[in-house]
Amino acid sequence: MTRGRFITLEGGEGVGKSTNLQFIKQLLEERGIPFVLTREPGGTGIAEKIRGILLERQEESLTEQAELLLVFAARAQHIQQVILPALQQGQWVVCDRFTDATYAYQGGGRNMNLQTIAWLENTVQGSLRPDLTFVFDAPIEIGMQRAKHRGELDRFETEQLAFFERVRQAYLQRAATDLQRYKIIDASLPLHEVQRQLRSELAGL
Ligand SMILES: Nc1ncnc2c1ncn2[C@@H]1O[C@H](COP(=O)(O)OP(=O)(O)O)[C@@H](O)[C@H]1O
Ligand SMILES: Cc1cn([C@H]2C[C@H](O)[C@@H](COP(=O)(O)OP(=O)(O)O)O2)c(=O)[nH]c1=O
Repeated sequence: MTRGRFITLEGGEGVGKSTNLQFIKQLLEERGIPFVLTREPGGTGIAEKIRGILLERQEESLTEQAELLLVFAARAQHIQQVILPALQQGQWVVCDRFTDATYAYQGGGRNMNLQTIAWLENTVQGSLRPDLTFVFDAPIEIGMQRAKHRGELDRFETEQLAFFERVRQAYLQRAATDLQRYKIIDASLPLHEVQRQLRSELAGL
């Protein structure tokens, strides 16, 4: 059996990842392709507990190193329990955020060492990398405006504007290094136009 495809959705807050994950789900159903939809941090019982620690605002501040290691701890669990088994069974895996988010948030946002991130990536993932990554890109204000209705802010959402600007630039810089794998989607466009682009990119797979 051929291995399934691994597709990830990336971008800042409120750019439309969850909305378009549902759209991709519909496309795969139309084609009769077996798939798993999942997300990071999270995707397994243990990884979702780690997500709780990462997103919760608590009195004790989470150190940057603890944050980085927790992101990869959750990922290790997710890869072994969910992603690899699904791909090996020929299912496609569509994941809301993956390691590019670590390069963007911990690397770009928090200025953590990129070589350390790369070491963790190689150690935890071996050769596993997404086949296709959509980077939803929009001015920070647009994403913030759209995400507003969601209620209380999580730990990341309380960061300053400059943090999200660094996240955005880190995503764009990474995408520019491999335009085969990364497809930058202008998320400020109307949803129907965003989805026309997604449909056309996915047809290629
Ligand atoms: N291209 C778009 N144009 C207008 N509104 C959009 C677009 N994409 C998403 N939205 C809306 O923006 C909000 C945030 O989208 P969501 O998918 O939750 O973002 P994310 O998962 O990236 O945080 C939702 O209310 C969604 O309906
Ligand atoms: C996967 C991952 C997520 N994150 C952050 C980005 C998000 O702010 C948060 C996950 O929240 P999520 O619900 O995916 O984001 P959104 O609010 O855009 O729907 O975790 C990292 O900092 N590093 C990572 O490696």
